[in-house]
Amino acid sequence: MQLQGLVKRYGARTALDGLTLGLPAGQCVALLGPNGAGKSTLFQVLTGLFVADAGEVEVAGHCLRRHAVRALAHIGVVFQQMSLDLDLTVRRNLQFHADLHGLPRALAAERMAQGCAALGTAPDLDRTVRELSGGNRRKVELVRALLHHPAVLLMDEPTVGLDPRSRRDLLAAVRADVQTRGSTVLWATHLVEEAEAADRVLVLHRGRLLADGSPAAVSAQLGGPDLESGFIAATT
Ligand SMILES: Nc1ncnc2c1ncn2[C@@H]1O[C@H](COP(=O)(O)OP(=O)(O)OP(=O)(O)O)[C@@H](O)[C@H]1O
Repeated sequence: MQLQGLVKRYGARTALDGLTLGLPAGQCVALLGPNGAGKSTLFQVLTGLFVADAGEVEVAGHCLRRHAVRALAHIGVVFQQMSLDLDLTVRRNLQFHADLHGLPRALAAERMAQGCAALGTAPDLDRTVRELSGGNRRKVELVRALLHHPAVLLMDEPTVGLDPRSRRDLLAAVRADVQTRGSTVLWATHLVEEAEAADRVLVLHRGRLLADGSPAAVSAQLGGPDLESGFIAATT
């Protein structure tokens, strides 16, 4: 995925201020930014919910502005707010997504079973989402986001409200997908400890990139002595 000069304004407020970056395959990238940095706005632009005022996004060779349907077919998303239907079963929720992406039924069933098994939620397949814990709902959202094998997985603060075990499971499943399929993951967070586990960290502040590199390199770019102190100093 390539971003070139992305700008998004809300009236006089500039939420994204000329963002340019490349996200190659096989990387788990943390997008670290304080409240109001522009993380959600970036996700809204990358998922086609908002159109950027300037700049371009390319996904798997497709321009998001000119060929939105083709570009979006290669993106999987876990939004900040839960977006499953509470009164449908997990299977029906997943099937709906598989149908939207035109997956053959047998292939969809296989991926649902594999995805839920990998995350320990296979027993939930025929339960309604309402019956599931917050952690398991999040896991189902991840299974759904990966069902069509997207090249790029976008996750907007996916671990908010989760206990340590669910956080760990989610992170492990994402890492496994990066390793086995070579997907690209962009994981928005304001938790430094999550960013430290990523291959690469992008620090976003007031719509601009303050630092970009491995956790250790970013810590050094921000003046350290560790990522957390550097991040707080640079964004306060
Ligand atoms: N719909 C909107 N209308 C006007 N201003 C907005 C709107 N959405 C976001 N903003 C502003 O744009 C800037 C970036 O907000 P955004 O929600 O993208 O940041 P964020 O990094 O996701 O923050 P958080 O971590 O709190 O979710 C902020 O100054 C915010 O107040």
